[in-house]
Amino acid sequence: MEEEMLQFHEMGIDDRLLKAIADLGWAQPTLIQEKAIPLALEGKDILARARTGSGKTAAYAVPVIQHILASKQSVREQDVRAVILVPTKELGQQVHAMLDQLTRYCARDVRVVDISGKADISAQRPILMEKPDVVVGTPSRVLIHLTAQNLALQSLEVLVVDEADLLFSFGFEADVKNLLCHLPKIYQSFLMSATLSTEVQSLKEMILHNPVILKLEGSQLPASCQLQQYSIQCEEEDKFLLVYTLLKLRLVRGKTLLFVDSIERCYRLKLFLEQVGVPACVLNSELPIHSRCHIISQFNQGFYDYIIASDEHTLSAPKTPLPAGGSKTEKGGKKQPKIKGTKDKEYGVSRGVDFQNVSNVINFDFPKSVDSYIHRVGRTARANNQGTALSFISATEMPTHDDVKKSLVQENGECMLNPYEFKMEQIEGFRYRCRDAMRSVTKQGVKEARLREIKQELLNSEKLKTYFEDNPRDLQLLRHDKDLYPAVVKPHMKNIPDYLVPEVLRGKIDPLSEKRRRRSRVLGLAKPTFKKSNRANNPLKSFRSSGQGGKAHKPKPKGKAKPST
Ligand SMILES: Nc1ncnc2c1ncn2[C@@H]1O[C@H](COP(=O)(O)OP(=O)(O)OP(=O)(O)O)[C@@H](O)[C@H]1O
Repeated sequence: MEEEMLQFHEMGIDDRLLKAIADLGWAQPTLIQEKAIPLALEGKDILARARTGSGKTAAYAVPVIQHILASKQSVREQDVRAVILVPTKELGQQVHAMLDQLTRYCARDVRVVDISGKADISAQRPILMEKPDVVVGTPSRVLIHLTAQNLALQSLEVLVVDEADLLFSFGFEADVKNLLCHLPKIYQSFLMSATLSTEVQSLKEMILHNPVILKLEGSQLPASCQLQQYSIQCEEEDKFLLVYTLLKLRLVRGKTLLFVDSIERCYRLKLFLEQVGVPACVLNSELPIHSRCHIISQFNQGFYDYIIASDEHTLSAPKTPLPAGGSKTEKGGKKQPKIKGTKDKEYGVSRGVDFQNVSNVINFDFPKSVDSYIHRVGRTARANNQGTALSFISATEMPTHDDVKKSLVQENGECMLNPYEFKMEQIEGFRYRCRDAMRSVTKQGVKEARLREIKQELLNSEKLKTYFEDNPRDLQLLRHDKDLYPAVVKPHMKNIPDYLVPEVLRGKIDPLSEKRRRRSRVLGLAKPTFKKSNRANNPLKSFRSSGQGGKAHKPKPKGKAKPST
């Protein structure tokens, strides 16, 4: 007989917390929450490995809040009682937002601050002097404040290390070690991670005492009934041709994250898509943190369909921090343009960030390690949502692809990553246009666009800090997906003549051009396209992999489904 699942109200959680959970619409705990919360409330140290998007944040946030509410009943003195270490600023902001939601009915009793890096150090000093109950921050920020004596942790009761596998690969090893010298002898700790790397093992030795190890679910990613994963071999030009076809013909529907492996590639792809009339935002470590957080927040609200994100930190890569100034050699050994002092080593979007309702992840460039693949793909199919991941692989990326494939073999011998059967010959008609668009995106053009965007976003960032705080209603008018190189865009490139469209798709392309779609969305005439897609109406998912039968599959016309090529 299957054991009955423990519900939130059976865990001895404060009513105010239960009410906040109900407001979030969480009917029941996720597996990691069901297992970890009771153990944490018993006072155990925990090392939890659970797949991406499985609700790890609340698995530690609920016990932390409960712990503080309980200790407030006996201890009067105000002090910092919990520290949550995160590897990136984006994650800091997200964890803070989640704690805010969970403490909405007890905000007076549990004060939370995020010092992960948006504000100046001096501006954070007075906030820390008030001794908030919970401090969220990157190890470097927390250490700076400890050393400057803006923060004292002698009363620390709980230490959480979120995304533990990333801390060392983000170059925080020394900071974490130094930080531990400032902690009292006894405190409870939680290590949360999507993977159990050697980094996590060493953190475990340093931080945990007699921990309970929760190693949930064999697979690090959701099962294939929730997340479909495909890969297709294609070289550089074909990558652009395929992405052109998928986005332009809207074979990929719903919100989509496109991962590339350098900032230069971010702008190259953005400018290419701009040429063909597909607006997209970019996210990378050069953009100011205010802009980055605003882009993520707008994306989550459905303002944009596409984000091109550069995944600059490679897990298991050398642990030296990136030099400020962006002069690090990137892909292909070429030096990137030096944009002084703008690159942020505490940037990370493929890890931990809760992009909401993402239907698809496209690895335009294949990640450099298995762990990176898992973190990237984990941005879709979060909680109980469906998602699709499609990876483009060039010959040089094949060895890593093979490693990923091996790691995704399930106990029954089936691999979760299947070939994407796409008949490239059917889209040959687009090649000429695609080449034309690629040619227009010159090296110089990319460099200029990159500089222009940074200048623009620095202005936006200033506005985000001041103007929009006073005028929050105007905030929605600030967009981050505007054309960066409009001078070279040839208007005819934005439309696709019907004769070029593969026969099976003719007459089925959405007649609304991107610009009109965007305009009508701004004017509130059209709804953003982030409705949950399913296999029936998502042509990307309708291609049957060879693992499931060998041949490309033509779906039965059903609802709004488009036939595959
Ligand atoms: N009990 C629940 N029921 C429904 N949704 C939930 C529940 N708990 C969390 N969620 C939602 O699931 C999503 C993923 O949660 P979270 O970001 O904590 O995952 P994670 O395991 O930390 O992922 P990652 O390893 O990628 O950081 C969030 O949008 C969150 O609001």
